[in-house]
Amino acid sequence: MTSKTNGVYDRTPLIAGNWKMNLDHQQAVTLVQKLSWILTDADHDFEKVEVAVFPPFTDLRSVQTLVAGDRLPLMYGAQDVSAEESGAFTGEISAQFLSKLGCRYVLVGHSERRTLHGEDDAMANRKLTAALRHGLAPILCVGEGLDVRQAGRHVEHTLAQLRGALEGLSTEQVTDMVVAYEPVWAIGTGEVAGPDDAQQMCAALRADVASRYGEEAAAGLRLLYGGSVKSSNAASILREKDVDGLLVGGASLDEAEFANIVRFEHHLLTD
Ligand SMILES: O=C(CO)COP(=O)(O)O
Repeated sequence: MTSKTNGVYDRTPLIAGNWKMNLDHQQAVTLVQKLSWILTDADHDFEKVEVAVFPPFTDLRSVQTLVAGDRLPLMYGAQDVSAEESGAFTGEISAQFLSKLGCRYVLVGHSERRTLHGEDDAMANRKLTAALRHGLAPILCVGEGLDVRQAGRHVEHTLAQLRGALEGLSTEQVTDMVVAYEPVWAIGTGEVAGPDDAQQMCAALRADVASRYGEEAAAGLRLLYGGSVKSSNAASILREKDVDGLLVGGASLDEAEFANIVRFEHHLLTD
């Protein structure tokens, strides 16, 4: 694994694009094709900086076919997963289905699931467990709303979400995990947390994992920042010691812009 401690990599950075409810399966194929052309043309090293896309469920089969058929080096995952195994759960998608479609990752506890669908930490915990049972790598999303931030309780709030979601998981399970810090007030608003804010929270998350699961688990944990990320702010956030990647919403729908975010190191060298 490559990665960084103050600019020297020791955890593989992950740049993830959450498409949310955008792009049908044909548009998905077009975007993934273009993205891989741009990155391949630019000699992007996918082992050095991992790239993953999170299309809607209905796109996943088409993305799988394209990625497998053309042997594209990018990963893909789902935006949500059912906590249930199988059965009478109309509209739900199981971890087993996602695993069968070649998904590497799955988002769990995204703030839009929390606010729009009433998901809480206990539900995130059940979904994490379901994902892990089927060999998916969960990306747990945590982060505070504006009121909590203004009250200065953002660190305790976010750590409580982390602890609730990880309840009962083993050290081994936590070691493989990715956690995305997405302050709700920065999502889709153009308002981006400063690199210092991202670093402060990622350091707090890592320290909490270290105190509960040990230094090794904390060292392997990848922490992403999400919330109004663009190619113009990506490099400065990723320069922070404890930020190992980005979870990108709107800007991941434009292949050129997303490719520029993936190639953040290029900006690190030039700016
Ligand atoms: O929610 C997000 C990614 O999961 C962030 O969305 P935006 O990048 O559009 O703010």
